[in-house]
Amino acid sequence: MMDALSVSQSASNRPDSAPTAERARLLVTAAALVDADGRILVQQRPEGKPMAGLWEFPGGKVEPGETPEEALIRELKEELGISTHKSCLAPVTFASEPLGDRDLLLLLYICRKWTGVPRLHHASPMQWVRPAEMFSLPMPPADLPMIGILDALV
Ligand SMILES: Nc1nc2c([nH]c(=O)n2[C@H]2C[C@H](O)[C@@H](COP(=O)(O)OP(=O)(O)OP(=O)(O)O)O2)c(=O)[nH]1
Repeated sequence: MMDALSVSQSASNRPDSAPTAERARLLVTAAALVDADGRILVQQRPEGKPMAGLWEFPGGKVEPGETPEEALIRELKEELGISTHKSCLAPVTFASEPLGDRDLLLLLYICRKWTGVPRLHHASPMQWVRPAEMFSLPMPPADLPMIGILDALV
């Protein structure tokens, strides 16, 4: 027989129970550019932006109509002036994190082959670091679970 507890549990598990408020998803692609010494490029988020001062992987938002790889190739060109190709982008991991009123889904690729010398178009600092050094760098919360994976892979 159903007691009060079972009734309230089954009500809350009902597929037609009231939906929670819908949150927009923010799809972002980023690259771990790996140099010949196994170091990875990180750049500092500029003043005036959310999370200013934190170190992040180059990349950015996927615009409507773009594939994640197209967006990443575009961002690498715009931000760093380097060119790469889809065949040089190896998907490695992803991260999911609430970001303000949105849910960030961050797709991370490893890229070992590009043409050009990475130079940031805006004046923010960048540096090449070993994955293990990232554990002591201030990085966005979404990036933190990805460091151990890079440490194991690179
Ligand atoms: N590129 C990049 N973005 C990251 C990382 N980690 C992380 O949480 N993000 C977040 C920060 C931003 O909210 C979003 C990236 O969007 P974006 O770079 O296109 O946008 P933004 O906030 O810098 O500025 P804007 O272009 O809207 O002016 O993803 C990361 O490692 N690399």
